[in-house]
Amino acid sequence: MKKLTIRRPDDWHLHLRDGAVLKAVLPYTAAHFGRAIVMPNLVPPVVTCADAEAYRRRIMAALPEGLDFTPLMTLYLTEETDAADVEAGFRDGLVTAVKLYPAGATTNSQSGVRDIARVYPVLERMAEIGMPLCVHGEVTDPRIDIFDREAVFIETVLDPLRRRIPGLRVVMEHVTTREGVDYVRAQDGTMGATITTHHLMINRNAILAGGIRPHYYCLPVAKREEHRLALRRAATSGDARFFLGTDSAPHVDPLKECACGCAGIFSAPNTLSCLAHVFEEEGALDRLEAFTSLNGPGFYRLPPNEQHVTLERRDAPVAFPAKVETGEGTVTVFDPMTPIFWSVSMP
Ligand SMILES: NC(=O)N[C@@H](CC(=O)O)C(=O)O
Ligand SMILES: [Zn+2]
Ligand SMILES: [Zn+2]
Repeated sequence: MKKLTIRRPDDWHLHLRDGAVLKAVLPYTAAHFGRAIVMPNLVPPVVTCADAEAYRRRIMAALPEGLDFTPLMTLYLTEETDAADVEAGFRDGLVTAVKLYPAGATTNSQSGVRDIARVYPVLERMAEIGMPLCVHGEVTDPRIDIFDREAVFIETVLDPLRRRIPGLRVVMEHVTTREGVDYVRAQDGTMGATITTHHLMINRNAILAGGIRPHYYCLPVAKREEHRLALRRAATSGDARFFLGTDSAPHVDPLKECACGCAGIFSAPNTLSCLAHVFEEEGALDRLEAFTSLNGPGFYRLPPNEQHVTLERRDAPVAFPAKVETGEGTVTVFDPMTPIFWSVSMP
């Protein structure tokens, strides 16, 4: 039996939703993770500091007694975002980052940015104060093939943005391609990238081969195997620019299992166990802690968590719930399609 104790991880990209779903999913993240960057794509989105403060309170109210968890709040960037509000929220510690969604790119992104030039003043202010920008890196042009949208975004939006505001600290969220990994590697320490657990485990066959499986559909959509392997090399490399963002994104089953299903994979309950499995497969268990618990705080200029978690390799596969009941319907948990032997506990 193998046993591994690491600093308690953080999740640098997480959807907690609101109301009954928030209450149902939050305990899974808070059981393992010390902090999480909480995505602002509610309906309506979390745009102002007042919105973020109200959402933070709802998260803390939903947190079960005895669990120690800090939500790191983000603001949803719109073309009307007020730079002074953003700066005030960052300076008093209420908000940690701003999130850029190209309008229409993903779940609840209708109020996102259409013309990036219109948000340059806010981004310039963020560069001045050292506030990170989290980016959903896909173009939305219907002429661009969905599997190419990340690579085209890098070329046509991200790289010009980096050149225009080189001091801006940018996180390319849920990177899914070799091009994305290579781009981040070619940048300096002002650039980071989150990688999800599921993109390390599945390629696009999971969604489409042998039947259409909506619970493997997320955005950016999983790509070819060569890209999954590039992500694995990046995550297990120890390179400080790559860190865990699970992008755990619950949608109730009727919204996934239908003619036009929502994008998002709910992985919070088994994500750490799955990651230990991936790092074991790669012979890189000694680098798991960097990916889950050290590189992210390094980028966000926060201390690593003081607590630790223990991962233990069991002789028999560990059981996870297949579905979580939320009161608004069930949410299906990510199925890694392979037995997972790693259990998680807090010493
Ligand atoms: N990743 C997803 O497929 N979905 C996310 C949005 C996002 O992170 O793009 C969601 O909010 O459901
Ligand atoms: Zn996204
Ligand atoms: Zn997301």
